[in-house]
Amino acid sequence: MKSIVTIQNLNHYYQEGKERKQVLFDVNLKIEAGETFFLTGESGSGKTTLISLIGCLRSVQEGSLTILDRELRGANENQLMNLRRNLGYVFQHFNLLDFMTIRQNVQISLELQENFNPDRARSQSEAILKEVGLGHRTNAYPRELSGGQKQRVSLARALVHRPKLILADEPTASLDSKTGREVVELIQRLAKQQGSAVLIVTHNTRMFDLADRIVRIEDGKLGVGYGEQISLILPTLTDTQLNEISSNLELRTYEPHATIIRQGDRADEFYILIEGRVDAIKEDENSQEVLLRQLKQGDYFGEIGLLKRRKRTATVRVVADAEAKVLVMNREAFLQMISESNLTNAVISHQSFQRLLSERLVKKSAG
Ligand SMILES: Nc1ncnc2c1ncn2[C@@H]1O[C@H](COP(=O)(O)OP(=O)(O)OP(=O)(O)O)[C@@H](O)[C@H]1O
Repeated sequence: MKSIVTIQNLNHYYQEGKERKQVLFDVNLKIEAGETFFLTGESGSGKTTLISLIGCLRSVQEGSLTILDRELRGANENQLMNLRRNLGYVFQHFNLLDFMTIRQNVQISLELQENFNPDRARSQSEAILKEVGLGHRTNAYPRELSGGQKQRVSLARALVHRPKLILADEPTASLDSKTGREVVELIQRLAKQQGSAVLIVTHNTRMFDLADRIVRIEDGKLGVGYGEQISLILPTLTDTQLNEISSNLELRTYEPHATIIRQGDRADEFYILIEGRVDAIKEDENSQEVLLRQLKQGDYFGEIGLLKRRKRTATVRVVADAEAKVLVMNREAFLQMISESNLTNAVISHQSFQRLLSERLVKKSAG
């Protein structure tokens, strides 16, 4: 898949009086075309700094940041401005101009583009307003709209020029939870239609199921702490358990085709798939491989060997077309987790039972 954003070893500093304070530390990140990517983290962790660097609104000081294969480090203002034309911005407070109609607000984005044509711009603006459900209000002014409608206008403005990357900084913070969810679903739907990537900064854990990928930033460092991801996958854990577990996890990346666990090996780890897809495969008596199931982001595996027996009952292998990222928990941490949470134990045991049952059915139908 094509990378829209590639960040390598990015550091960022602010000057505070005589001191230089580092706020981003060795950030490495890729955002692919068509992907909805959530960036989350505590206040002051560096989210706005990072999104404004990606948005070409700040100069890159150290490391590499490329957008659409163009390096931002060392880029001059003219080059940054050209790159900004490929981006769409959605803000928490909508940032609409009150003295313009909503159609004019949307059309501004097109006026900044090269090859601007007023008639075409007008019809494109009307078309995108229709897409966001405001086709009947094109001549209204922002003050006549609700918060959710204003955010739809700002969405239309961000998307009308078909940007390759949409950056949304807390787009739902001024909205109630239902409207916020509708707005994120809409961003996602329109972005997928256009093949654009979306980067959303949000604290709102209730939206996390909409993300293709969630990355947390803590004190300027990416990808540390996996509490939110695990809470979605194993919602029966308490916050204290989540904190303890997430500090005991290891993140591993496996290449396409790599074998993560092998049938017959000793079971000593539990895995949570946070990116990519893997196949669970059973080898029959004639050494023929039978696909049991494909697992995707949010699924976990490796529990059968830990719960029931010491040996792996199946092989788990990464699919051929993309790498997979997994959070790995060792046997002791896994056993402690299920001994401390009866509900989690029940949920995982139930899944393990269902899987064993379906393996028997597969075996039976193969035989
Ligand atoms: N212009 C600036 N000058 C000095 N320090 C700054 C500046 N902007 C941000 N900081 C500091 O950099 C750190 C990261 O700030 P940033 O705004 O990126 O965090 P954030 O995660 O977006 O926070 P929030 O969720 O509150 O918006 C914070 O410690 C902040 O105080």
